[in-house]
Amino acid sequence: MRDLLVFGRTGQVAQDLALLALEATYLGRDRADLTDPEACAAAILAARPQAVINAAAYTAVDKAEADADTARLVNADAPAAMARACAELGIPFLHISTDYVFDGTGDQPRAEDAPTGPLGTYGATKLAGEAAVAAAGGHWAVMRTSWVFSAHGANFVKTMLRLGAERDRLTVVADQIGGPTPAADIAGAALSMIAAMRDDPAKGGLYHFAGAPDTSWAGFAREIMAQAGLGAEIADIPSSDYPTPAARPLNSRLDCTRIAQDFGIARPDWRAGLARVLDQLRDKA
Ligand SMILES: NC(=O)C1=CN([C@@H]2O[C@H](COP(=O)(O)OP(=O)(O)OC[C@H]3O[C@@H](n4cnc5c(N)ncnc54)[C@H](OP(=O)(O)O)[C@@H]3O)[C@@H](O)[C@H]2O)C=CC1
Ligand SMILES: Cc1cn([C@H]2C[C@H](O)[C@@H](COP(=O)(O)OP(=O)(O)O[C@H]3O[C@@H](C)C(=O)[C@@H](O)[C@H]3O)O2)c(=O)[nH]c1=O
Ligand SMILES: [Mg+2]
Repeated sequence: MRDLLVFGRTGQVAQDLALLALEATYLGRDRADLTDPEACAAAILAARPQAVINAAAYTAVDKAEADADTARLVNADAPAAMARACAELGIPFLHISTDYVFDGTGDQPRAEDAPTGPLGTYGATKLAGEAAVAAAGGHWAVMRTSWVFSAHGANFVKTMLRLGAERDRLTVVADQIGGPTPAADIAGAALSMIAAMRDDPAKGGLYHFAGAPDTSWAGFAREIMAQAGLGAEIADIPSSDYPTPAARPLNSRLDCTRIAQDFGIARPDWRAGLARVLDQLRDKA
């Protein structure tokens, strides 16, 4: 799509968007710093695009605990300002959020209207961003996704490949359950949603989108080792054996029924996405 403006250039989702939407404009930190929300709004008003996707965020979950002011500016205030600018121009705005808005209790998939309860600063600031985007009065969509991985940037797959090559045995949490999601599928889904929103002003709202089948981080790690041909043993541990500054939700299962019904977008099989990412990494090497 021409005249699409994307915040984020170096991130996982932004880089996969750039492979699919070649003519879009991608604003990196040098051209739009999200710690300056009004500068982000000004960038939209100056560019006068036909749609905006925000693929930038403060994603360092543990670091956010000691840096809440920056996380709030980037994850809440900047998307709020973007959504207001889009409302002013009357164009659709798509924002991305996270499973970490939930408290992780129970063992059932959560739908979009399930009660939230973030356990840390990252989740709390992302939740505030969702609310602000919805309150801006424009044509918006928020896609909540989870456990994003790709060939670029930092993610669990690349960490496991590095550690799996160095060690014979890795301990990985087995009591956090969710859907690993290839960034390429998020990029494709976001572009489909934006296209549908441009055709139909009634389309939009809050949507869940995650890869299937649900698994644990340990299960994800085992599949990474198997597909990469690494021999490292993955030993299951409880979250209590992996202490971190920010707590993670145990139940990150997202019910993705609504996005299938409204946009015809199905949950992608993350194991196929993983195979493609490993191919991409081999091509890069
Ligand atoms: N990663 C994950 O596992 C998940 C991510 N999400 C959400 O998906 C979206 C995309 O995430 P993902 O692609 O993984 O993100 P990444 O962590 O890969 O990249 C984050 C991007 O945000 C940019 N950014 C951070 N701070 C600023 C700032 N102050 N000004 C400008 N740009 C900034 C980074 O730029 P720079 O390179 O300059 O730092 C980078 O391009 C986010 O909304 C995230 O919350 C949801 C669920 C899971
Ligand atoms: C490296 C490593 C991690 N772990 C655990 C820690 C954590 O619970 C889990 C995943 O580690 P990560 O650091 O990738 O997790 P984290 O950065 O919390 O990932 C999250 O990022 C944000 C941005 C999101 O929005 C979430 O959907 C989610 O993807 O694996 C182990 O158990 N053993 C290990 O050796
Ligand atoms: Mg991380």
